[in-house]
Amino acid sequence: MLGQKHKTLGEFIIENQSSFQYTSGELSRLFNAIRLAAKVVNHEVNKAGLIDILGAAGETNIQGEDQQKLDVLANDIFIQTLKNREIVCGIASEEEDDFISINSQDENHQNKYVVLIDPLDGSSNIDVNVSVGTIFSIYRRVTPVGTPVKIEDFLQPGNKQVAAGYIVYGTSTMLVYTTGDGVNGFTLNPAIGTFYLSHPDMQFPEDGKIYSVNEGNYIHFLQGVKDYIKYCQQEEGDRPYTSRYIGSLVSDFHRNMIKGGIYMYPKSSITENGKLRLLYECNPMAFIAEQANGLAIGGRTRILDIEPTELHQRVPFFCGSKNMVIKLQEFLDKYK
Ligand SMILES: O=P(O)(O)OC[C@H]1O[C@](O)(COP(=O)(O)O)[C@@H](O)[C@@H]1O
Ligand SMILES: [Mg+2]
Ligand SMILES: [Mg+2]
Repeated sequence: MLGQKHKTLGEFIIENQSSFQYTSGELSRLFNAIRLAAKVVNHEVNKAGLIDILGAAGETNIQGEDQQKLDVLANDIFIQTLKNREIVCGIASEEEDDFISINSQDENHQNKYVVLIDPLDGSSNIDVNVSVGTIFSIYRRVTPVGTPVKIEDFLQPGNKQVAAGYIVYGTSTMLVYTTGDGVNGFTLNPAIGTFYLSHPDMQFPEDGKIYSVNEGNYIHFLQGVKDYIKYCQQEEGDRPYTSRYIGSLVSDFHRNMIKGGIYMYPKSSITENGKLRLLYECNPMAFIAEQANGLAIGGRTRILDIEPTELHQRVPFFCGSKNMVIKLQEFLDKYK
């Protein structure tokens, strides 16, 4: 038996395949494709500044956001890697207006999984050499295999996710994922291109001392959020807490999970539903958070119980250490 530290992601996937409810190997092959795409994106991200991939691509996505060259490149790499291996029946991406159906008109095409993806998260950080990430979410389709996928295959609540994960392209590159049986983190050894299990059974500390929010928007927040931020800043007990905000959800979440903290992207007087997208940002992170003993709410509702209505739907998002989220909820409830 290999020591935990020496176990590769490939070995871990095979070892744990039998614990998936579905043992056809399809999910394992899907993870292998994501692992491969992550390494290719990592290679490109590491070259940013040397080749012409920094800056805006000159297009906007369906949400009116300027696409960065690396947004487009990462999107192409993930979609092509998944398409070429014919291991999913559909993909939805932040960078695509609509979902993509893959070979689903072929009745021999029996794949049952759909993937929703934020190919490059925190892309405003690319040009300044700050950590960015990728987020993915995997569901079993609800329509029959061998038929074209439909929108309902993608508009499933987060509690139906089969797996979710993220890659953080940071000082080292890590892939963190869950299949509903805890959360494990793998660090890439760039010299040999192999992910090793470095963070087994990741857990949010129950209490934390970090709050992460874009405080530049403070004036626009609802009173409950403003009061909670003031609470974080008060000198009492273990407070004031530390404020840390990278502006890249993956990196902010990753730090908070390791150190203990809360991430907030509330709705405000200028953003009716906040900024983050339910299907490929909030749901996967909420699944990971709950599997790591944390919590994720969208105000009064558990993120994972929200019934989605649109592919690019936005929701308010509060996520992190259990006791911090419970405390925040008390403040929000005062203004019900
Ligand atoms: O600059 P703001 O408004 O604080 O937004 C930061 C948030 O926006 C996002 O960058 C959105 O992600 P994308 O880069 O994938 O569009 C989150 O990662 C991040 O937490
Ligand atoms: Mg994002
Ligand atoms: Mg993105």
